[in-house]
Amino acid sequence: MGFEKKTQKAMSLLEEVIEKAGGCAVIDGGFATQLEKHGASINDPLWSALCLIKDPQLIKKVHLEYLEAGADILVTSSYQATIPGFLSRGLTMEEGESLLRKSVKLATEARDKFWEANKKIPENRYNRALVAASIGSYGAYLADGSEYSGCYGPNVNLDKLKDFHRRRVQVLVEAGADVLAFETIPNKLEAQACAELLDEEHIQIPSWICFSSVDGEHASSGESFRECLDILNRSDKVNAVGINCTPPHFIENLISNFRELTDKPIVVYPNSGEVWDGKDKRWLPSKCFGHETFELYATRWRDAGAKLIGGCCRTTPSTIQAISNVLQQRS
Ligand SMILES: C[S+](C)CC[C@H](N)C(=O)O
Ligand SMILES: N[C@@H](CCS)C(=O)O
Ligand SMILES: [Zn+2]
Repeated sequence: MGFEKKTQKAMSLLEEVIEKAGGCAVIDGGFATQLEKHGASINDPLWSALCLIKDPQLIKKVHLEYLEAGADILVTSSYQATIPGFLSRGLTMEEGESLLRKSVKLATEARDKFWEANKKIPENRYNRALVAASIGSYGAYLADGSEYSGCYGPNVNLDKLKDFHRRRVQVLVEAGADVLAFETIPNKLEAQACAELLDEEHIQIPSWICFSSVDGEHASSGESFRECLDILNRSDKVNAVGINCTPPHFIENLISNFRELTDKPIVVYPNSGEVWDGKDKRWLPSKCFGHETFELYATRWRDAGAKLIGGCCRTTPSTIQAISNVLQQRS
């Protein structure tokens, strides 16, 4: 297959799910949040990825709950699953890579099981979901709250970030993910590293790159989205861009800003509005929006131009059900 054909193929998989969903597809919700709802204890440097070791069946159960709620895209349990993270826990390289593959396998098995059970039902209102491999930022691995500050210190440069992400990206693609989902990217340097890596590794599946924002106007680092998106606009390997794990009341305005700055499809999956305290490792209930608010907001986000909408931390299957219901009614 020629270069152009392959790139078109990558594009069309995301475009296809958007089209099948009536113009706006639904991403799942807070994955770690739902693990915790079921009693998982994840106060650990590996955070939600701890369940890959301790309770893989719970991961599958959570994926199934989000499919049931109407998710067109499942995000895997690999947000904080990294090779260096696993190595510092005493695992070997092979064991770490096998856990990464497992994150894709669990989501794929859940998707296939759910689709087999639903595709032939006459009143089936579900689409066959895609599996998006989560790639949390370097700050997520550091587990010091820096995915919301972008402060990586003077020793972190472009090459270091690329090398941090490289092997995980290779393994997740080889494992058969449909999409790569770079999540909670807090600064321009890391966005550039991710985009260049997709190119260097000749990645042929679609990807999105999502930023976090703490003020609703800039990336978490304080850099402008104009600077960040200028870099991503130059890459045809980045198929969609957006915002995740950011309070919902910032989202409508951010979509309008992004539309001025890029022609790429826009992805939004905000958190509940609570704020992560990286030091004490807990959510602070500054402002908190429930699923009724998401129901209201979701149509506004779609009308503002978002093509992929879901939830991030502290949202649940009820949030995704509300988004799915309201988007389906209007499509
Ligand atoms: C999206 S944040 C709440 C994930 C957890 C964080 N990286 C930590 O390990 O403390
Ligand atoms: N997808 C992640 C959260 C990103 S901030 C998880 O819940 O594991
Ligand atoms: Zn989140």
